[in-house]
Amino acid sequence: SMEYKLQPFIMLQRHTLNLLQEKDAEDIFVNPVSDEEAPDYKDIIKHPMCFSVMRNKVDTHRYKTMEAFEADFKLIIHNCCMYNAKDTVFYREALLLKEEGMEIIKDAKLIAEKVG
Ligand SMILES: CC(=O)c1c[nH]c2ccccc12
Repeated sequence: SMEYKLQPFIMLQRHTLNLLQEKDAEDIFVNPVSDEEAPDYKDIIKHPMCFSVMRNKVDTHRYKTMEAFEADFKLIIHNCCMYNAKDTVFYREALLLKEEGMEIIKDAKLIAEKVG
């Protein structure tokens, strides 16, 4: 049935997410930015995103395409570059994660064409 067909796609998304999270050496993109850490964060970032939210969305079959998965990854990067100044460690880590992450996602999209 469609449900069993979805498993390879879900597995591919989980594997891809694990590869992306490995590139976040400092684990700064794993969990939501807390009010304690950044009281003004919610005033500036209207659509927060992080790897733990992405993982929940994968597990609940919210991503129908790899493009939708990619859009949330790009949102993580965009939010970080909007909130943090260019001369910060967080901003620089976001740029590095984007470089490495887009390569990982490019490969995942090729595989998705096969299992999809
Ligand atoms: C990813 C990101 O922007 C952050 C990750 N941890 C933070 C703590 C304070 C302010 C921002 C952040």
